[in-house]
Amino acid sequence: MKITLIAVGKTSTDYIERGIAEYFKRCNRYMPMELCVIPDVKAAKAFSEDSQKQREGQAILAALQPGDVVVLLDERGKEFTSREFSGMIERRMIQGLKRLVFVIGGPYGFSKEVYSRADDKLSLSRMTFTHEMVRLFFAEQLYRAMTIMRGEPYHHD
Ligand SMILES: C[S@@+](CC[C@H](N)C(=O)[O-])C[C@H]1O[C@@H](n2cnc3c(N)ncnc32)[C@H](O)[C@@H]1O
Repeated sequence: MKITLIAVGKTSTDYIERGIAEYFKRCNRYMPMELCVIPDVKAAKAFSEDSQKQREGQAILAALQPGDVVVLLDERGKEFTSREFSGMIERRMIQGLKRLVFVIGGPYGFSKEVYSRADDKLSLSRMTFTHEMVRLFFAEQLYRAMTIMRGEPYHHD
């Protein structure tokens, strides 16, 4: 199984960029990983929030393949412990899924078409983080999930 993370907009903060690269490198030792960045909407100020979400949504949907299981990162989604999250990934692997896709939205979240395509919604907290922060937190949680699956001494509870 491959894990793909789709994220809207570039990361402009150096320490976040380096953090994501580090955790993706670590995760790649366990499972093939892919980061797919959807470019920001050009001249975004010229568009309404809804129109921006629509444009970003079209690009997200175009990056998906038939058969992908799609999980949106969303503060209104389900909350998991790190062990539960690890179990969720492991179950998908055992099912023989080809691609498990997580998606981080843009500044205004997701269009309704993206919500309709999604199989699940995952919350890291009920608080709202920047899309950049979410990438880093989530990359660390993926690494943690993989070490839990392997019984390695990274996670303690
Ligand atoms: C600045 S937030 C957008 C918030 C927007 N109000 C909304 O309704 O989604 C940008 C993206 O970061 C992700 N995000 C922010 N906080 C999150 C959280 N607590 N859990 C999961 N994802 C989160 C979501 O993918 C969101 O679309």
